[in-house]
Amino acid sequence: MPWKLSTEFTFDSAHTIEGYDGPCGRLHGHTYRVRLELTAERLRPSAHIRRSIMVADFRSLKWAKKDVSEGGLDHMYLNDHPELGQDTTAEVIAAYIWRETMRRVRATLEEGDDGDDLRLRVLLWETPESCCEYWE
Ligand SMILES: Nc1nc2c(c(=O)[nH]1)N=C([C@H](O)[C@H](O)COP(=O)(O)OP(=O)(O)OP(=O)(O)O)CN2
Ligand SMILES: [Zn+2]
Repeated sequence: MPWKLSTEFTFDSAHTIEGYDGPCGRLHGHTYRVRLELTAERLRPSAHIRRSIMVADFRSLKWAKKDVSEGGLDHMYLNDHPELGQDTTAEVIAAYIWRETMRRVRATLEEGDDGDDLRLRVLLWETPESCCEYWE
């Protein structure tokens, strides 16, 4: 892979792991840290520049750090999220961030570009010591 983008950001959210027999079964919050790694074989335009000079626009990758009222995950009660439901583990959240990021990146591709060379890896820290990694 000739190019690899990496970007990191945080968001603050609350959750409950419904049915968990322990403290995580109670309402509590985390400062989640996200690292996105996106590789590509070729460069592309973005919503803000028509020349093919980017793997993807960093700005479009950081959607999850936005407030929940703007489509992100910041200051959200994660159990209210329709795609997460009551199983708000780091594993489930990381897979959701992968799906939604790929959906957003694919939505920016030009006609005839199927994005077959794009590979995304998501790392999600729930605490500074505990991280979940997801990729396909
Ligand atoms: N595989 C997973 N295990 C756990 C998850 C998870 O998402 N995936 N989540 C939790 C809880 O959300 C919990 O908040 C995190 O617990 P813990 O690692 O114990 O975090 P602390 O920093 O509070 O750890 P202490 O050592 O108790 O201070 C649990 N497991
Ligand atoms: Zn938790």
